[in-house]
Amino acid sequence: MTTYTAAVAGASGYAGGEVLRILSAHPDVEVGAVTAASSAGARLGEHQPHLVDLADRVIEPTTAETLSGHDVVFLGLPHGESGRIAAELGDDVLVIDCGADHRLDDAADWERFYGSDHAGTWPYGLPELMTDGGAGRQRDALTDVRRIAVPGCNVTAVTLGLQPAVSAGLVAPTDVVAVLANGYSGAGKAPKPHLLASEGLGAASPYAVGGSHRHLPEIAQNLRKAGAAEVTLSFTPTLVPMARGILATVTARLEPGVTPQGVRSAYAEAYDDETFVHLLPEGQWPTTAATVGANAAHVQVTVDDAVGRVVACVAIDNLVKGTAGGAVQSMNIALGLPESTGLSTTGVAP
Ligand SMILES: NC(=O)C1=CN([C@@H]2O[C@H](COP(=O)(O)OP(=O)(O)OC[C@H]3O[C@@H](n4cnc5c(N)ncnc54)[C@H](OP(=O)(O)O)[C@@H]3O)[C@@H](O)[C@H]2O)C=CC1
Ligand SMILES: CC(=O)N[C@@H](CCC(=O)OP(=O)(O)O)C(=O)O
Repeated sequence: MTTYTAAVAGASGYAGGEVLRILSAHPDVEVGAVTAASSAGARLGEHQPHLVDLADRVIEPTTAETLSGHDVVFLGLPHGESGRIAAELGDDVLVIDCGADHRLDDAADWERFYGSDHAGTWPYGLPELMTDGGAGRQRDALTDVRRIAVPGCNVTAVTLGLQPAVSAGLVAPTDVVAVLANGYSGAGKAPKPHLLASEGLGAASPYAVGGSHRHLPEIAQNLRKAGAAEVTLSFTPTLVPMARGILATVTARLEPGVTPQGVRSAYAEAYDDETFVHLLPEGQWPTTAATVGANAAHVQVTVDDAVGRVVACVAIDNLVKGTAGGAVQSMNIALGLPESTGLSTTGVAP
């Protein structure tokens, strides 16, 4: 059996920490260098006290030298930084970027929403993404690759919630509304005034309202791959006082003649064979709590006849299926390992 070595950049942060938590239990991977920026020189345990087995590792600076010599490099860095460091890493190493730098196909979308030069597009790390209008799955594009761009966490939730309906032509992709409840870890560890506990505890606060969120083009890109000719989407995330989790409620106008049974069948067909996407039994609605710590998306869908809309709800843990779990799942595919190696669908409750 081959053991692969993996370096993790951004090891003091939320995404890097979660990659390390999952890799700690991965049977085929050994953790190598752990790197970051301002925390370089510190024990990992000072920043990630829950990673007991790795607590005495010393955090190194993030350079091409510290990251070299590994089979896999995970990047959990701020936008812009992963493009910079990845350009210095060899083509032989598998680089998995948890940031946004390499997700978008269209450089103009990147420049408009991120305001800098585009670093280039990598194979997209959402294995369950429906491609070719639903005929394919993105996992087929991840075999043997050496670069993977992991999706945004909001994007994962909204895409999984709507792609079966889009692919089957059941809804109008030009009339989509998504409203999300988001846990605070999605915003990273770096301190921001609106993320102070005194501001956030006991409050639900929308952000990036009115078409400004940088995940909009990424969602539209995914829904086009699932079969939409054009996508018009209203997207509103809301910070709620929980550490982890996203609950996405996605609605879209039904095409004429579509029945609730037709909708249910499309979702069952899309997800019945997926290990990490669970279409819940009819009448059971997703809750973020059930997905905490799990590489799992819980999905439910119904039809609101009074308004002629499909309503889908998706719960994920933003740090697992929304980042690190998806990253390791994609790594498994690229390395030729069984896709579910080292990943659990079991959450933590209550
Ligand atoms: N949090 C989430 O739910 C999700 C995050 N992501 C993406 O993952 C990436 C990391 O996010 P997250 O973990 O939340 O952020 P954090 O703020 O929690 O962590 C950022 C990490 O990057 C390091 N870092 C900062 N600047 C530099 C630099 N110039 N060079 C090298 N390392 C640097 C920090 O090191 P130090 O502490 O030493 O300064 C820290 O380890 C982002 O691109 C984010 O968008 C994607 C999906 C979901
Ligand atoms: C609560 C919160 O702020 N969440 C973040 C999610 C970040 C994410 O998915 O990461 P990327 O920046 O890598 O796309 C947001 O909505 O922007």
